[in-house]
Amino acid sequence: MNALARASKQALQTAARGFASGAYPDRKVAVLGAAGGIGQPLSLLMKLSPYVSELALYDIAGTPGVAADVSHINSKAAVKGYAGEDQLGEALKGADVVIIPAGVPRKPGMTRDDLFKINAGIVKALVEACGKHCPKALLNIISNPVNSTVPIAAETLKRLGVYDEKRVLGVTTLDVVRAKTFYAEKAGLDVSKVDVPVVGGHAGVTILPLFSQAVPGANKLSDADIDALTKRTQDGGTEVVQAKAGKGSATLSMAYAGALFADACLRGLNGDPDVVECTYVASNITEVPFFSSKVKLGKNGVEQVYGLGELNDYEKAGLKAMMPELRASIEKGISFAKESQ
Ligand SMILES: NC(=O)C1=CN([C@@H]2O[C@H](COP(=O)(O)OP(=O)(O)OC[C@H]3O[C@@H](n4cnc5c(N)ncnc54)[C@H](O)[C@@H]3O)[C@@H](O)[C@H]2O)C=CC1
Ligand SMILES: O=C([O-])CC(=O)C(=O)O
Repeated sequence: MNALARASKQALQTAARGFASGAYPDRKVAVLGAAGGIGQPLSLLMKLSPYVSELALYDIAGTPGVAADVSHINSKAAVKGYAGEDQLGEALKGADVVIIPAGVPRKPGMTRDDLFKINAGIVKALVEACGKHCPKALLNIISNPVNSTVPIAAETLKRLGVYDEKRVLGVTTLDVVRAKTFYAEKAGLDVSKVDVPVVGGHAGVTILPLFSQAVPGANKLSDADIDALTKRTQDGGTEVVQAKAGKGSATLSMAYAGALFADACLRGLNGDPDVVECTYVASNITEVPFFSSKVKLGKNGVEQVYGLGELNDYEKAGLKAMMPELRASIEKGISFAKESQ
């Protein structure tokens, strides 16, 4: 099959999600930041998900329009828009999964950490509302810097007395999506059959793709190839920020990755026994308290955090190198949440 035929087959399969039978339990998904660059295409993709029966689209403004638009699609989910803080509680009530892409994106020259000042407070306030209105929901946190916003979410829920570490998940799926794409391209493999675990966090050197564990393996890639693939995966976000030249960061690929991850959470909730994704969660597999690795998702969220498996020397060095930055980002998030009570 040539690339075009393969792409159209995949597009048809994706579209078919919208017309799958309603054989799944009723599930409500809320998107917070639904009128944004990620929020809009993510809302579209969640409207196509066969696992969603109710879709709540929340933002500070603009959601009635997005909701009216998306709601005309002839798929299962009933869509409702919610705008402004007064409507946040209603948007969250009964939610099984809450996806949070609210906050500002990077401009060229900025790091993800430069977004902390604005996004930390946004995430804290939204997670507080989740703790009050849907304490059992699985939170999918997309807002950057993920390395800090997930600890902020955890600490905020702890303060409310409703923290369950199985239910707070940082979305790092885009790193996996990128690693698969770049690896398949370089190794000449069918991208639909490729898997690459990506561990660590979601910023620069804290993103560590484990190409030694890629499936299928590609023995013909040189150390220099692997180094280049690693760096491209780590800098994938910056590549898009620069190409967009001041008009934001990845939105379409992120919406795709966010929908994949939310669907995985929903499949886990529905009792699908084989749902494994890389995600940034509370973890004790390394020296830091939050870390992304392969995780089994089940009826209560995170069922098992898998270890790193065997790393080669290059990956061991990458793991060691990320620790100071990852630890600092985690501590910064926790301190913020504690100090801003
Ligand atoms: N985890 C990941 O892999 C990725 C994360 N991101 C992050 O996602 C975030 C969103 O990016 P974009 O959608 O491109 O930004 P955007 O600016 O296009 O959209 C953000 C939306 O959030 C809304 N918002 C702001 N404050 C809010 C609040 N208090 N409550 C509800 N909504 C609020 C805005 O009104 C806007 O509609 C950024 O922080 C970005 O860095 C982006 C790409 C990948
Ligand atoms: O790079 C950014 O700012 C957005 C992001 O997290 C990504 O694309 O991976």
